[in-house]
Parts: sequence; structure tokens; C-alpha cells
Amino acid sequence: MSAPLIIAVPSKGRLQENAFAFFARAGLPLVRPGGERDYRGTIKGVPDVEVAFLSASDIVGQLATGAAHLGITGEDLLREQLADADAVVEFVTPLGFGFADVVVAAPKAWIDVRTMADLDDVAADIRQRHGRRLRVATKYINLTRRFFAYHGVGDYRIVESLGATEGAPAAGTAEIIVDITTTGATLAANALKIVDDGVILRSQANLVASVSAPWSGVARRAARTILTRIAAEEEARNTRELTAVLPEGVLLPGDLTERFHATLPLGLPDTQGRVTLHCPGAQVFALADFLVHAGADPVTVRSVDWVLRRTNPLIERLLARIGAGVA
Ligand SMILES: Nc1ncnc2c1ncn2[C@@H]1O[C@H](COP(=O)(O)OP(=O)(O)OP(=O)(O)O)[C@@H](O)[C@H]1O
Ligand SMILES: O=P(O)(O)OC[C@H]1O[C@H](OP(=O)(O)OP(=O)(O)O)[C@H](O)[C@@H]1O
Ligand SMILES: [Mg+2]
Repeated sequence: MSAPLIIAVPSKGRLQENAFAFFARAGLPLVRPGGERDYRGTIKGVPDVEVAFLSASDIVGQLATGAAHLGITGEDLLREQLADADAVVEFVTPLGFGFADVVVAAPKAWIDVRTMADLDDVAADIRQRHGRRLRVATKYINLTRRFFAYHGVGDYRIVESLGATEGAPAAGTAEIIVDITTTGATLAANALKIVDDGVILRSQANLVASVSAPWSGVARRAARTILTRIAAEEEARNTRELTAVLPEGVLLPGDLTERFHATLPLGLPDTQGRVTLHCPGAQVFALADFLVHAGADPVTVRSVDWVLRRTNPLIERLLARIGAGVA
């Protein structure tokens, strides 16, 4: 048997919980036979797949070396750890969880400091008064360097911080910080504020593919199965299915798509006038009202679990990147 597809999934914390829920919704239940401390798993019912449970940060490394074919991790970590992330991985799809902004934050007490340009002034001031550089506590060293250079701030020094970064200014080890924030609670608790033009990156968890992994036929086929279900769930999430019986002689208008973004997955109404329509959640009531006024009574609306298609944008994107090969 040729080597399986390796998919790297966060092994703990918020990203792990969300990743398990996400895969389950897509009809891809992750199985961890040995419990929380088991770092190898499978996807129930999908052959030729091995799940590697790793830290979100290690997942970046495994994708970069090609040890994993697919992975779930934060865009912040990908952009921080890879000099040119887009050259090394293909961003297949954002996952709608793990939202975190990488931001520059300064003490709230610095009332005159609002922008990156103001920080440049502060840096000059510190240099002049104390003969040293502005200190920035962060674990996002590369993102910080790139962003500060882009804003023309050069007279600073990074103080590497591996945790509790928000505490650095109060502890006196740095003046400002670069870290991730989601609710803002940690910044507020530490009397810090985000600099107005200091949002470096709006990150969320992404499904990404390694460009350098050995994409054998087996790996491609397994990836196709996984991406088919993920795309099916993505499409279904915002799809509502309406069923109705139209009175004899009533025709559906030709501009159904333009007016309601609706499609007819089963085709035109049958001889009894029965019809099934799909439309986005936001259009449901407009379309239902229309059908009721046309004489349908009742109109039934359902959520949809999956919309499975022969191909989809996720597969197309992956194949375009790794080469069509023998999938
Ligand atoms: N507060 C948060 N809300 C949402 N996503 C977050 C949050 N904190 C981190 N993340 C996302 O998850 C990734 C990994 O963070 P996580 O906290 O799981 O790992 P860690 O900080 O390396 O480890 P730990 O917190 O367990 O010491 C981050 O890089 C980011 O993409
Ligand atoms: O804006 P908030 O919602 O307050 O979230 C931001 C905090 O969450 C993360 O910390 P985490 O809890 O992962 O602890 P860590 O610093 O040990 O990673 C991050 O490092 C921030 O400190
Ligand atoms: Mg953390």
C-alpha cells in the first residue's frame, strides 16, 4: 500500500475543540483511539488517512517540510513562521473559528499615542532621553519586523516573550507589545490599547495544503474525499431547501436566480406542480412569500446538511496548485 494522506490537527485547546467539531459537521469524525494523549488518529470511514495531532505551531513546520499533506492552524502562525507562506502552502479555505487579530498595543496611559507614526516619535523620545531603544515584547518576531518596517519605525528592539506578553509593560520589561487578541479582555485587564493603524493581521484557523508533500495517487484521492465533504458542508451551511406544490397553470418566473439567488436542484416542477428550490438563508422569506402568493400552501423550509458535487472550488484550488496528477 502506498503512503497515506497525513492531515495535521491541533492537539489541544480551542483550535482542537473547534477542529473536531468542524470535521464532525463535515461528516469526517476524527478518531483518537488512545484518548487525549494519543497523537495519531484516523477519520472514521475514510481509508488512507492518518491524523497527526500536533501543536498549532508544529503544524506549520510539518506543512513546510512536506511531512503533512493537509493541516489546520492559525494564519498568524503560518505568516509568522514562514517567510513566504503563499509559496510554501496553499490556503484551501478559512474555517470560521480561531479568530484572533495580531495587534500592536501600547499603555492606555499614553493618551497622545494613537498611531504607528506616534510610536516612531515615542521611540525617538526614548532614544533621546534614555539613550536606548523602544522595547517591543512579542513572540511574533517576523510579523513585527515586517510591519514596523512597512510603517517606517526602525528604532526599536524586540524582547522575545513566550507567554503572558500583555504583562510585559507593567513588569517593566518592554514599553509596548505585539500579540493576538480576540475579545480584548486581556489587553483591557493590562491597561493596554490597540494602536489605531496597528492591526497587523486578522487571523483565523485555515485549512492549508503543503505544496512540497508527496502527493501520491492515494494521497490525492483521500484529499478529494475530505475536500468534497468539507465543501459540501460549507455550501450546505447557508443553503435552505424549500418544497412546495404550485397550483396547475402557475409557472415559475425566469428570473428566479436574479431575484432570489435560487436554484432548482431537481429541475422544473413535476406534473403535479411539486418543486424543490435551494436559496441562501437571507432569501428564504422573500422566496417563500413569493411561492405562497403564487398559490403554494404550505411552503416547507429545511436546513441542508451537505450539498455533494462532483467537483468544487476547494478541490480545484488544490489540484491547480499541486498539479492535476492521477487523482
Ligand atoms: N484567544 C484566542 N482566540 C481564538 N484563537 C486563538 C486565541 N488564542 C490563540 N488562538 C489561535 O490559536 C493558535 C494557537 O494558540 P493556542 O493558545 O492554542 O496555542 P499556544 O498559545 O501556542 O499554546 P497555549 O496557549 O496552550 O500555551 C494561535 O496562534 C491563534 O491562531
Ligand atoms: O483578547 P482575549 O480574548 O483576551 O484573548 C487574547 C489572549 O488569548 C491568548 O492567550 P491564551 O489564553 O492562549 O494563553 P497563552 O498566552 O498562554 O497562549 C493570547 O495569547 C492572548 O493573551
Ligand atoms: Mg495560547
